[in-house]
Amino acid sequence: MLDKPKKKQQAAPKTQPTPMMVQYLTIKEEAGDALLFYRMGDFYELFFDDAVAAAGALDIALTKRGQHSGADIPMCGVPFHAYESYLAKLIRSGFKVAICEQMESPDEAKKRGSKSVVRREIIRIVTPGTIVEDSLLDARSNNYLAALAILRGGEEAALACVDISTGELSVRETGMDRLVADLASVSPKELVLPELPEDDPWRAKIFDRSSDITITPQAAQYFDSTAGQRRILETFNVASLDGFGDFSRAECGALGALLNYVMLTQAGRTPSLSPPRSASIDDAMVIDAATRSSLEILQTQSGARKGSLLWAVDCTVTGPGARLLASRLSAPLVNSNAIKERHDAVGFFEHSHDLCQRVREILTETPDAARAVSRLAMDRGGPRDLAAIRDTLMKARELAKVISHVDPTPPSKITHALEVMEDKKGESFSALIDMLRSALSDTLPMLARDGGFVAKDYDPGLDSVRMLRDESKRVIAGLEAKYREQTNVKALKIRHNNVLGYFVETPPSHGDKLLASPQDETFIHRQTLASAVRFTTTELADLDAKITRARDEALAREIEIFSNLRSMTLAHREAILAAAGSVAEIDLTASGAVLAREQNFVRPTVDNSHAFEIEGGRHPVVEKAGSERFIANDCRLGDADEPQLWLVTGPNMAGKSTFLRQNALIAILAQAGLYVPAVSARIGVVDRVFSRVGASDDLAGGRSTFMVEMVETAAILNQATDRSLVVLDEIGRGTSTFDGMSIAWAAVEHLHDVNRCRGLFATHYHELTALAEKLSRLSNVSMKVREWNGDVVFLHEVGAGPADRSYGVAVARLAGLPPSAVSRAEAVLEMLEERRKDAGGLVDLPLFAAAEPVKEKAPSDNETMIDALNALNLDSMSPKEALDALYRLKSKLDQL
Ligand SMILES: Nc1ncnc2c1ncn2[C@@H]1O[C@H](COP(=O)(O)OP(=O)(O)OP(=O)(O)O)[C@@H](O)[C@H]1O
Repeated sequence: MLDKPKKKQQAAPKTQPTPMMVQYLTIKEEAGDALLFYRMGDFYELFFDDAVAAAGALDIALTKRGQHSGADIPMCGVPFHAYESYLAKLIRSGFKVAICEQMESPDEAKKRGSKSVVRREIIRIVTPGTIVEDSLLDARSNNYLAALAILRGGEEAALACVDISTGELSVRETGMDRLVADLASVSPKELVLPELPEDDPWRAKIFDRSSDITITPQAAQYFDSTAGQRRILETFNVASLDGFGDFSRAECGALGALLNYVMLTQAGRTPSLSPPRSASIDDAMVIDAATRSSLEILQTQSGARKGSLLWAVDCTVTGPGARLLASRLSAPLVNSNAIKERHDAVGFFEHSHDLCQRVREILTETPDAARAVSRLAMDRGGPRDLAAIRDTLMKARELAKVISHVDPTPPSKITHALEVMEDKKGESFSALIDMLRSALSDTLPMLARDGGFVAKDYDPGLDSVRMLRDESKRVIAGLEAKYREQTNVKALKIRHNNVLGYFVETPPSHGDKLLASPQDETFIHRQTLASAVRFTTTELADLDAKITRARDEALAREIEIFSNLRSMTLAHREAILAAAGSVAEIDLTASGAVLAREQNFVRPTVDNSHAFEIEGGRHPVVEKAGSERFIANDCRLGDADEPQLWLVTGPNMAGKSTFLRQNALIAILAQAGLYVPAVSARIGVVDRVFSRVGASDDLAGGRSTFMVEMVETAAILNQATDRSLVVLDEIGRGTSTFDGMSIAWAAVEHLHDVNRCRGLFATHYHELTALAEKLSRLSNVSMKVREWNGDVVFLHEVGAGPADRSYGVAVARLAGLPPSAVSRAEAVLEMLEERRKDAGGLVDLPLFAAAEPVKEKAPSDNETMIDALNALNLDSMSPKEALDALYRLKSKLDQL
């Protein structure tokens, strides 16, 4: 998706091109790197390289049409009425598509001269970040477009994001060190950014981790902050930005660029946007990209929703509710009062089960008004969008009524939602609902141009034209009987098609009769087919013309009515969006109560302590996906007398990773304002969560397993604070035993002494367990196993103290290694252990020397290593430089 090969510019024509081709080439120039869907009658046609690319991506036939510069012009096309599925496929493949429409009919063009080409214009450029059609969007996920402004050589930067399908707009300051985390927290589909030179360090940051984001570079002036400010004022039609908050220059630049790009792709039509909200980094728990991926918060590492945290805890019943849940999990809060308010709201539904049920029944029937508003605002909506708004408002009122009738009084968050849904500020939803109820019929077409959506009795003018049309249809039905009698042909029928309009049809055997005198005075031959002969009559042609006229008139009137309904509805845009937002809030909150009831989630306490006390914690995904009973485990870290780090040992498959991650997930759920899978939980606000699992290869990124792991470990050691929660799983396993162990050792010491964070550290290096003697706030725990008949049984229980041994060979047997290999491994293990005993245990390891206080040099050696690690400025290093630095570190270690 990145670095998609640039489309070749079309060669300048050598021979005189046709007027249509001149028009095509001019418009194609405007479309830039987007594929041009060039409307010709019932098709969107693609030419030249666009045709070749689209035919390949869509698997459709590539043909040719005429010649240009002496060569055939490749062409392919997609039918106009079914174009959305083709468009979806192209957008998913990372293409942008410019839609070019005919702006007049061929007849109108002819009036300007017989050779005139129909006037065409690009009405929209569809890109992955700017889609609004339901068929192209996932109802349960947001679709973000982002713009990154980098000012003053990188000293200031900001990231603005919008979901134009709902109008949500936000902006935050960012920096080179935070950009990857910020991008990961939003997961935009498309990123607009300044053109950056190849060696720009920002470029490396973005291109490193954004392989599924479509990158759209724009010239630097696009991000100018003064122009940006002007653009914001114009878009929101205000004289000053003060009412929206205090935006920095970089934030204005990013917002301006974002709005410019939206205007460009929507060909000037302003979507319905909410005023920009400042998404300050201080309000949210920082979760970097590697942690998001390792904890599989919104999707699994293979990109699936199933198997993610979101999947495990999503009990919402509406698309907007599901989107709100995803955004809450992406940005958990750090303000304990705000978190408490969310928990209070869930508690309200938890304690009113019947109410919760009733509310969810109503929600199931509530449509997605935010997306409907957005489509209408961009003039891409239809009658069903009006109905979606009407129904949402009606359901919102019903919800408010049902909820406000129960005891006890709801907590503040819900009371606020009720006020918005009940329209307490007097936005006169009643009038809007009544208007839409009386205006729209029961069954509605997708598009206004299909007509038939205005209800009877709404508009007298429309009713009378419709009566005329229906009357003519009735007369036609009467004609059929009359003609049958007149001709004595029982099989005669009056039919209709789009080409002939109304016509009389007889089987071929009776055709001659109607062609002969005297019937030929009435019947005028139109068409002979193998199966039928078709005629018209003057009477029928008159009626047909009347019906066509009435239909056109009715349609024109309906379109006018639609346009009025649309503008009257959009006049309440903000209030509708607020009501829709409150409905989503209610859905999410009630879904939290369902988790409590059906999956035994409990309300956590989040305060300003440094505690991390989880009793009976569970991994929500492993529990939901697993067929066996999940074994709950406690975790006590942090406050006064408790250790701050746990070193977790135990055999493979014993449940170490599961335990580590479940605690990180519990912190995220709690601070997102949800309940947690545990018996009880008390968490002192966590400012950042870090999770790393022994790294996997990033060959495409040009970095080895070990390199990735070290870069990520460095990020943690450099950034974790005493409020952070760090979960490290098998750090150091990607290199030789001694190297790996020393790095793991140094990392634990650093976390304990320097970062002073809460953390869980799983390792296979049993030697590390001796660290508990030296580090006062480190405790050993291990996964319990039992041996039975020589086999190992995993209890999945976390117990105090280190593991007695590793059971690796026993696990290998369980995994089905051939018996001969297992016994050989047992023999080798025995031999190695004997040797180690002979050598006097572990004292020969330089690292263990470090644990012994009598040897004075050892701690300073460790410090040297830590200092050397700290001194690495990973952000400014190329992978090669980093690898070299590691080699230097390694040889330093060997010399210690
Ligand atoms: N508490 C638990 N209750 C029930 N099953 C569990 C529990 N913890 C883990 N499991 C099961 O055990 C499997 C192995 O767990 P996990 O991957 O966490 O082990 P591990 O000790 O980290 O292994 P390795 O060291 O090989 O990475 C999981 O896939 C899960 O099915």
